[in-house]
Amino acid sequence: MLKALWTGEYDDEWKKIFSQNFELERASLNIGAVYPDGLLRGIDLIEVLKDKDIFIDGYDPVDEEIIKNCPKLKMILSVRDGPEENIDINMCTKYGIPVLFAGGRCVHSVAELNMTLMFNLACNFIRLTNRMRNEGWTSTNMTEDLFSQTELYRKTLSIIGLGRNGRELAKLANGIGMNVVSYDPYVTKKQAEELNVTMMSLPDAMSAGDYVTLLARVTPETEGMIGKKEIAMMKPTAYLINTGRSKLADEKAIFDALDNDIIKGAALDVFTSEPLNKDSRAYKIPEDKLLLTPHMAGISMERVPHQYEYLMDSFDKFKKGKTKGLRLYNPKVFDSLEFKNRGGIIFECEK
Ligand SMILES: NC(=O)C1=CN([C@@H]2O[C@H](COP(=O)(O)OP(=O)(O)OC[C@H]3O[C@@H](n4cnc5c(N)ncnc54)[C@H](O)[C@@H]3O)[C@@H](O)[C@H]2O)C=CC1
Ligand SMILES: O=C(O)C(=O)[C@H](O)COP(=O)(O)O
Repeated sequence: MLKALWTGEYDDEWKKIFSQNFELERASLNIGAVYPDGLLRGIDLIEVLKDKDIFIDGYDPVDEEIIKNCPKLKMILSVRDGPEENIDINMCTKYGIPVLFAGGRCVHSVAELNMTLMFNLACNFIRLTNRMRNEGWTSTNMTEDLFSQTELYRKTLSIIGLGRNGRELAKLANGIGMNVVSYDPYVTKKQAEELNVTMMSLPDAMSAGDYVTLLARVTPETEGMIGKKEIAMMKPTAYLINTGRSKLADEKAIFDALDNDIIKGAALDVFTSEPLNKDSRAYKIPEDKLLLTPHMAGISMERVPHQYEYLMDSFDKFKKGKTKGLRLYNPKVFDSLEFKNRGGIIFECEK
């Protein structure tokens, strides 16, 4: 039986399943990217990983030193959507170690938070509920507050970055009768048609949206793609949502636009500096203009079961040589000369 080290989030049900597949050792309890504590690093990690075939990794950093000192390691199963943040993928590829990952483990929570934010912005929910609690029923002035509510039905949602999260969101938004448009240079016309999404240029997508949401991944191409100029293209009645990454947009430009009524409002789940400092300018912007959530779009009770389901599904596919639906982060690993000595062993012995 293959020996596995498991540091990803603990789950009773999955412990049973892993134990049926591997000779399992549980080495640490870490509680995720948001609170990066309890990680195994360097020699501490080598000590427990050096005799293992498989590493079911949470957020523990894997670099060349680890790989060189763990010669039996044949495969990494990363619980993450973005394993590149803690694993040196190029090194894994060079040394012939396939990295399976749990891509899409939080698409539902990300898409659902986007819907929640839009619903809240549309009906000014936070302001109304706070006013009613603090000042009583009559303070929720009918003309001023209630008649400024809007419906999402027939409004336009513009998704910048139509990847896994963006596509899930497009389905939900279409489901309530929103008109969905998108800017993503890598999405084909056919893919967009199947999703009932109209593809546009970035300027057109910025100006078309009643809601513009940022869901691209950070790359040299996307970093800082939304600045003062792009925000100025938005309708003055529109809202900007960022549940992707803060680096996609110029945070100061968003705050300036809110202060100067260039746009109607915004909702932010990601920030330049996290945790968000109590003195941040974000807290000074009123609640009817800016909704704040603490980098929670990807977190739900269901995330852990999803991630292990995806990983074991990919592990089975990998062993059977199936590539459809395989969540393999580094497909170039098959070209590595080392592959036969590392990950290739699993593949070949099961063939
Ligand atoms: N706030 C949170 O808790 C969470 C945030 N995220 C973030 O959400 C974002 C989206 O995640 P996924 O959908 O899984 O990523 P993905 O990799 O599936 O999709 C990213 C999309 O961006 C597109 N893209 C690439 N270059 C672009 C460009 N120049 N302009 C527009 N689009 C471009 C790609 O073609 C792709 O379709 C990521 O930044 C991720 O880190 C993901 C999960 C939770
Ligand atoms: O929290 C985020 O932000 C995320 O992007 C999600 O947690 C997914 O990222 P990973 O931690 O799975 O890489």
